[in-house]
Amino acid sequence: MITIGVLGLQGAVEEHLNQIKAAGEQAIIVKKPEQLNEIDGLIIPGGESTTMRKLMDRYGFMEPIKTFFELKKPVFGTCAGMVLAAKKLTGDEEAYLGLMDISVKRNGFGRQRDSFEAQLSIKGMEEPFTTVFIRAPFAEEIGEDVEVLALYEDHVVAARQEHVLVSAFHPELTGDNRFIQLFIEMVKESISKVEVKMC
Ligand SMILES: NC(=O)CC[C@H](N)C(=O)O
Repeated sequence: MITIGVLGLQGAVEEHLNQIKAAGEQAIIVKKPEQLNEIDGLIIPGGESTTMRKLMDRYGFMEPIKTFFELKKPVFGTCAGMVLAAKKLTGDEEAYLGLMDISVKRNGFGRQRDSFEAQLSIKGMEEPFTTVFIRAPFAEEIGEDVEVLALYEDHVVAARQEHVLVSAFHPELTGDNRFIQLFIEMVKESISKVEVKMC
């Protein structure tokens, strides 16, 4: 069994924990940087990225998460998590963790469309996925190593770069577990790579 940690400073933490457990894996809430040593993959949930980055600074998460990433451990950022994972933010806001080569526009869909649902086709999934967007961002520019997994109205709303996954929507708010399964596969893949290296 693998252990996935959900950064538990703010936002939609519980829903992710439930989905991980429902998929048969172990889930813990990460409230201190030392707990990163206990997990195989990290989810940065949706919430409010400005609040979350302040709390991450306060509890000293920034460097430990970067180290976690450099060790090739998978990270999944949903919504605010996608904002925090980006290398660039549109406008003069400073990017935070810089884990994925994307430029993200916060609240990209504007006030008129604060929250909405859409049926999207996701690369690698056969049936459409019901996506829930809540004051969601999107990626405006993507680097060449970034694989686009989903578009909504021509905007990139899900992507993967090596061991980092992001979605502008909230896959934890639907009963559909295909996104968490994708992340679990990424985590298992990363563990088997480490095992191969150790033999
Ligand atoms: N649902 C969400 O995570 C919203 C993200 C929020 N608009 C932000 O920029 O942080």
